[in-house]
Amino acid sequence: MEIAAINTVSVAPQSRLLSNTFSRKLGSVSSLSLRSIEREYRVGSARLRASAASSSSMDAVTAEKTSPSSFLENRESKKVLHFVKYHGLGNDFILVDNRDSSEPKITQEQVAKLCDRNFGVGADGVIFAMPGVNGADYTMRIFNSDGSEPEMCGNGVRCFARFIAELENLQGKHSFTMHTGAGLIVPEIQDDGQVMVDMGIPILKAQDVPTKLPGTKGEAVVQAELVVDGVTWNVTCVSMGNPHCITFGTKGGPNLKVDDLNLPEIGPKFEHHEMFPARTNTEFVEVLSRSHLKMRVWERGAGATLACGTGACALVVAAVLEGRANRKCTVDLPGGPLEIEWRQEDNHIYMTGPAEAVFYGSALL
Ligand SMILES: N[C@@H](CCC[C@H](N)C(=O)O)C(=O)O
Repeated sequence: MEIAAINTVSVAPQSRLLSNTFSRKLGSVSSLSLRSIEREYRVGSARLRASAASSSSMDAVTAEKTSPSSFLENRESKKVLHFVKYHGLGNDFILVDNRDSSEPKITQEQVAKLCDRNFGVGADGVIFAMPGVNGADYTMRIFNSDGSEPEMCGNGVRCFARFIAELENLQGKHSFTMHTGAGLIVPEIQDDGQVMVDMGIPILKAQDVPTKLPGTKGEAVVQAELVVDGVTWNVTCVSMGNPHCITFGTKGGPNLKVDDLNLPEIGPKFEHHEMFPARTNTEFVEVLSRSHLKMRVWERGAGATLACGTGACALVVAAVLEGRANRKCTVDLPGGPLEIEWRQEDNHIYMTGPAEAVFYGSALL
């Protein structure tokens, strides 16, 4: 009987002790912590059984039902989220098969808890694979590790494509259409497993990025001055559906050496700067050559990550607009390189890189 209460995470247990334990704990502890509550409860009940075992057959039944295998039975309960963890160059996501519903299976609060690297699974975000809308094959919704919902995610799209290929058992080269907050996106899985993504046309108009910085090249914000904590940086603002602020260094200062940056200190000051009404992702870029750039990123809603696909696309646009690089570049991110091309013919940006599944799991909610 007791184990039924554990399996369903019910707060209607059979014994007064269990009832008190659960209601006390549930009052103050998040639902994601139930795993530890359960463990704690078992320890508690085991102690109780140990002292009463010789005098009651009821206790013997209890002991049998709290055997280790009972924990695994939880995986079949309704309060479990099955997922696959993917990463694109270390930018990691929990992917959820949500093809049967247009409502995400978990709340934004649960997303933030799942993404916690100590108290949850740990990830930069959660991605839901949903039914397509507006004629698209699928819809991707993504949530950052802080629970906020961005419009787009480049590494996430590549992970999404590989996830769909697994779910639908697609082999070899395949392409499909995805509806995202940034419009229609078209990933194509290559024969070697890499994913090339048509990321669409970059948005440069200041108010659409959005930024309150005034346009410096028509309506585009290119090499504009932004004062952050008393220091003037030169920035270019680009939206890939989500906002990016790209900098190659401070006004009159030397070219950036990105390894020297104190990212956790400077990153949040850009993210929450008053010039960015929707907050911003920020890319700090070092030019290695006209076709080779190196970056570190501070992501809106996720902090320092090992890679940012939309950021890599945005910074190539910025580098071209500032006359620093060619349209086709390798971008080195902390987690590895991406190939980016901003094609003149169609004005679209193409990103090519890897995505890998690393484990399957079930999270207790
Ligand atoms: N890492 C992603 C971008 C994820 C969204 C971003 N944090 C935002 O809030 O815009 C990428 O690979 O593009």
